[in-house]
Amino acid sequence: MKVAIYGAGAMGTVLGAYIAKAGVDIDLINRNEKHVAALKEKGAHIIGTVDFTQKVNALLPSEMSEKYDIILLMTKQRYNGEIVAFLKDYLKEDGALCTCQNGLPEFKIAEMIGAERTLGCAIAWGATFHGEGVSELTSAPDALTFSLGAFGKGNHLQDVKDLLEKMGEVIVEENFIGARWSKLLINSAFSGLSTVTGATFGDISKKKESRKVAQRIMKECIDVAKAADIRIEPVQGHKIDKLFDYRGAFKKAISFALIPVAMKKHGKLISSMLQDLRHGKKCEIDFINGVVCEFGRKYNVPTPFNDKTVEIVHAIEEGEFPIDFANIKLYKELF
Ligand SMILES: NC(=O)C1=CN([C@@H]2O[C@H](COP(=O)(O)OP(=O)(O)OC[C@H]3O[C@@H](n4cnc5c(N)ncnc54)[C@H](OP(=O)(O)O)[C@@H]3O)[C@@H](O)[C@H]2O)C=CC1
Ligand SMILES: CC(C)(CO)C(=O)C(=O)O
Repeated sequence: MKVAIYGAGAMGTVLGAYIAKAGVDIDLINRNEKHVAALKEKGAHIIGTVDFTQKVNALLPSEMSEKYDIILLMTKQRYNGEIVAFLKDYLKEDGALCTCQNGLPEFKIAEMIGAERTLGCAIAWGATFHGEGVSELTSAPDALTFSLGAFGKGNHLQDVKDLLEKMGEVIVEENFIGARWSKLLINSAFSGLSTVTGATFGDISKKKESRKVAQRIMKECIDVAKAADIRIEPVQGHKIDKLFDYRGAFKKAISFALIPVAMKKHGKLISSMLQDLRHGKKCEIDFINGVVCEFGRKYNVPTPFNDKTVEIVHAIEEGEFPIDFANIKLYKELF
């Protein structure tokens, strides 16, 4: 079976190293010439909560020559149109492209390559790219979980599960879109606000001004999912849609108190979108909070806090605001 990771950057270098370490023949593809050269020469060096170096097959896109049975897609979502169009020629008729990106990328991908060839995976761990063969795993080695699902009949679903299990626990989700929404809710609230403020998930959940905003973003996600008839799946056993939903003042106060408790294990995380902004790149905000706003418009559910997050992040991208905790004041008018 011919297998590749396309876009082996922060996440893909780590995953690829684990899969190769387990003895699987996998190609790590990236357009970054220096990174590919270092991977070829020295292997993938994984640092952070682990430390190992693994020999890998690394390729530039121009060096791809065969069709793959499985491609794990690990580029950012902003250029999926052109990337998936390019990959179509390198995916077998009965192959599978598994998008490991955040947000809800499967809908567009399935339109391009067919539902049966589309798989998706929400990844619960994190990584930071250091370049030239090095990537940092930022999650604990006992927290490396994957939520995998099929968009259609699921070509190679079991094979992809076997591959991901070389690194961590894989749950195959019957209600995959519900699992996607769980991750979307966390990303919208904490990754969105980490990008707006430059703060860690821990600081966002501890400081009252940002916690209030995170609570409202999560509530909007829950309301939109409900209106769209999507059942949000539990995260690591916690029913987040029940914990963070509220109508009256009492449940609202409980939901508020629970936020720092829920974030305890993830306190040191910053979002991958923040890393993009710090590298002077545009980020995936339209595919994270922006997707919640899109669904909100479709199902007539107002999403002012998600709208504001998208607006602020675009303003930061345009250089109108610095990345600063003081940006949290920009939500004041919404309360
Ligand atoms: N980082 C994290 O902690 C997490 C990220 N995710 C999700 O995983 C996905 C990947 O994120 P991450 O690993 O951080 O992203 P990175 O940007 O670190 O990695 C993607 C890599 O793909 C390369 N690339 C981009 N376009 C192409 C192309 N056309 N052909 C070949 N290579 C290309 C990029 O190079 P270049 O730099 O030149 O663009 C980059 O090195 C995202 O959707 C993200 O939301 C999910 C969970 C956690
Ligand atoms: C929250 C995190 C780091 C967790 O996987 C993530 O998904 C991201 O920031 O893109």
